[in-house]
Amino acid sequence: MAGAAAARRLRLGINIDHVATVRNARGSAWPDPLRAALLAEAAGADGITAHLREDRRHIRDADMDALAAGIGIPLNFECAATDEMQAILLRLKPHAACLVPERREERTTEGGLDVAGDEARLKAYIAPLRDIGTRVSMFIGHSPEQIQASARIGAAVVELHTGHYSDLHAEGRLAEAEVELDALRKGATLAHSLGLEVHAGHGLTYANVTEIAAIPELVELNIGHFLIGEAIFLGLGPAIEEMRRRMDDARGLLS
Ligand SMILES: CC(=O)[C@@H](O)[C@H](O)COP(=O)(O)O
Ligand SMILES: NCC(=O)COP(=O)(O)O
Repeated sequence: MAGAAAARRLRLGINIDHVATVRNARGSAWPDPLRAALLAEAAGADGITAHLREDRRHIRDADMDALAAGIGIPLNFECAATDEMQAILLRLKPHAACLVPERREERTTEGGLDVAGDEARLKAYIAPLRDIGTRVSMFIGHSPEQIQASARIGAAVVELHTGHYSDLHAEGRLAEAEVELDALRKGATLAHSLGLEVHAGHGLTYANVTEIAAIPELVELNIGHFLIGEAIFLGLGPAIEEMRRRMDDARGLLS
């Protein structure tokens, strides 16, 4: 792929949390999240994302150890900003850490991290991660307040939460989805202007990814739940390859 086109190509991070959900349903050793990560790597994924939740409902500590040691592409370690997780991050030294909000009773991530409301603590929290060379990302909503606070504390990346957009799109509330999409576009522009690398994720599917992928300031999408579901029918490799095709098409990269 020529230089300009390669520069426009979005990176695709594959979140493998829900391979572990299936494994844990029976308490077996399979399906193995590391095997899924290696298949994703072979299918052209640019990175692997995994979320070590406080309650370990899916990804477990041993999974993170295995991923950190076993994959040949960057690991994006998602977690809450707790002392427990910071110690694990400092031990594993992943390529990237993405700080997300967690509520034990939530079914999935419901909103973005309130960086603006916890600025001093988060600035101190990420300093040792930056010192070890881990790229720190804040999983936030598209509000200018959260974007500006993320830049102030020294985060390298913001990952814009596309969950509300995805929900509106799935419910057929397309006019509202367009309003949310426009706010995401404006957030991406602001974040980029502040020197932040801009990612997006949560709830992305074949049906809703095109408009997100077309946002020019985005450099990475992280996609998991939908693709793990599609893998049941297509296989993980083909499911990823189809998402990559749609992302490249959105960027005008299909010849
Ligand atoms: C932050 C985010 O949107 C996801 O990466 C997160 O992992 C979702 O949590 P579950 O995977 O537990 O649904
Ligand atoms: N940060 C978003 C992510 O990793 C994947 O979210 P989802 O596609 O599982 O909703």
